[in-house]
Amino acid sequence: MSDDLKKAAAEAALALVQPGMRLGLGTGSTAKLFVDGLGAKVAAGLDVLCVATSEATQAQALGLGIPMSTLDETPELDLTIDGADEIDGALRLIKGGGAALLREKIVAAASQRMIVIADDGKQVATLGRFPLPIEVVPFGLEATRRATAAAIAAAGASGDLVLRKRPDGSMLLTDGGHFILDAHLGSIANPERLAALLNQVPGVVESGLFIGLATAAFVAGPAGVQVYGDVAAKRG
Ligand SMILES: O=C[C@H](O)[C@H](O)[C@H](O)COP(=O)(O)O
Repeated sequence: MSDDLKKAAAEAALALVQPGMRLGLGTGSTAKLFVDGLGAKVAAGLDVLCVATSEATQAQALGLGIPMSTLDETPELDLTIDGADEIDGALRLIKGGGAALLREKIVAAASQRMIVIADDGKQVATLGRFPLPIEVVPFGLEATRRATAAAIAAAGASGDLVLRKRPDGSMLLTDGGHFILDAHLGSIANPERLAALLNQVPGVVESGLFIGLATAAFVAGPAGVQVYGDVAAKRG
């Protein structure tokens, strides 16, 4: 998808940034454009304090001179800006295509507002065409994979679970040292039920289903940037 659309969404989000804000910085190619823009604003004198959702974003932000903190030092954030792999009409998301889902979810949950930036290719009527990332601990992988498959079946879905590897064939490890199982489900009829069942599987750390976390979205298409949800709304 064109970088121009991603950039348009990122710029719409940049306009929300106010001096003194504590920001969560997302991961992925769209979030990277937001961080680039934020770096330019910081260089021009903007005062913000940020927490990154991945080692990659942390390195990018530090390279741009953006003041960085941690959730230990700064456990409450005003606003997180992050991309998504899929977004539906209820602002439910699939995330984790870049393997950052766990930190992304922790940072989003610590933020009063989470605003998604995306091109319109990410919009779906039903989540699930994008394989759902499920982060699991390496110990007991095969047992966890079977229990995960059972949870998926109990939620009324089905599909292959594929252990994610790097392009060179080696095992992919997340920033937290975990594996990722990508669930090729095609469609997820009941994301809330699936998320709840996956969270009950010992060995599953998190799933890439983000439900009730995004408060708004900027979605860029050929006709411009559409706003979904309320950009001023804070999570209760
Ligand atoms: O783990 C990665 C994140 O969830 C990304 O935000 C997501 O994969 C979208 O990335 P991109 O903006 O590159 O499509």
